[in-house]
Amino acid sequence: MNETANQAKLCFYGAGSMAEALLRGMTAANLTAPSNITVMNRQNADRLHELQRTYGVVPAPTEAAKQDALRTADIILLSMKPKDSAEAIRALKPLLRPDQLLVSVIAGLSIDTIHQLLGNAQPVARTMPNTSSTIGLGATGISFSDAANESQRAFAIAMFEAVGLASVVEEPQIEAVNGVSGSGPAYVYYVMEAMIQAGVELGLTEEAAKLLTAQTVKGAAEMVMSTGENPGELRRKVTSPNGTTQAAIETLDRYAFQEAMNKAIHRCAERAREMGDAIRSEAVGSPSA
Ligand SMILES: NC(=O)C1=CN([C@@H]2O[C@H](COP(=O)(O)OP(=O)(O)OC[C@H]3O[C@@H](n4cnc5c(N)ncnc54)[C@H](O)[C@@H]3O)[C@@H](O)[C@H]2O)C=CC1
Ligand SMILES: O=C(O)[C@@H]1CCC=N1
Repeated sequence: MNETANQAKLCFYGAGSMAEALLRGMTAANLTAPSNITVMNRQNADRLHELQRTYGVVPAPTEAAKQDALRTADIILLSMKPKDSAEAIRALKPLLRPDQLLVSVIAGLSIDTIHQLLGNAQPVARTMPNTSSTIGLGATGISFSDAANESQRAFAIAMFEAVGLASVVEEPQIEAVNGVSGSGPAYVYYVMEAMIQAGVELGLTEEAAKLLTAQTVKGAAEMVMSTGENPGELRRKVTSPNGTTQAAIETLDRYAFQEAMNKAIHRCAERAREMGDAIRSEAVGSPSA
């Protein structure tokens, strides 16, 4: 890895929505010069040129350019869909040097499966970010393989801190991170959709309902962050005895809202493990124990 962090060469292997969320945040935070960042995908050169125009990064649209970028990168970001990952990692095998760091954002894919696919113990950071990285408010869990050295760990953490909060966890906890914050924005948007719809039914314009809902979610999250109080305490402060909020919460309880959310997060983590098992069986020919 280059001595100076802002000279590090990054290669985005996969250039879809998660890659762009990270790209946007990392270039805005000047983590490394855009001329040090190469982007590649399976076959959509227009998409790569669009990323070049927007962020100043370097497209690698041809097979030769891809191989060159993968060979020379300090850090390769694995950002393809889980179903495409085994084939893509196998293709990396003949190109890699032992000192290159692989940073994976792929749901379910374990460090061990990456090692199986490569046939060696390459340094790996397995992460689970979320799309709020686009605006610098991401929440990312990161775990490392034993071979990742101090400077690689520090750079990977800095990459995700450039786009929000980064928390180092043990690898078995990455599925929990997936359940809580990786997929988390979708649950919040789902709740917001319901709030907006109800607001419109009660007579607000769509625009007013959307703004009031968004500001409410932003304010509530900021209250948790800035006061340090638990959500439960903050909720009780909104809930006057026998008042309007109590009537609303009792209705949510009747529909088992908290239980539904709990089950959803457990199922999300379980689905990540299932997806990881599917990639593992493709890698080694049998599901993990
Ligand atoms: N979207 C989200 O909120 C989050 C996604 N993730 C993970 O990010 C990964 C990517 O997800 P999205 O960006 O939503 O997918 P996407 O479908 O938008 O992008 C995937 C990219 O990978 C490329 N690709 C596929 N096979 C390739 C190959 N062999 N060589 C080069 N490029 C290849 C595709 O061309 C495309 O550019 C997934 O593994 C997902 O689990 C993780 C956290 C959050
Ligand atoms: O839905 C998915 O599988 C990905 C992983 C976390 C968020 N989106």
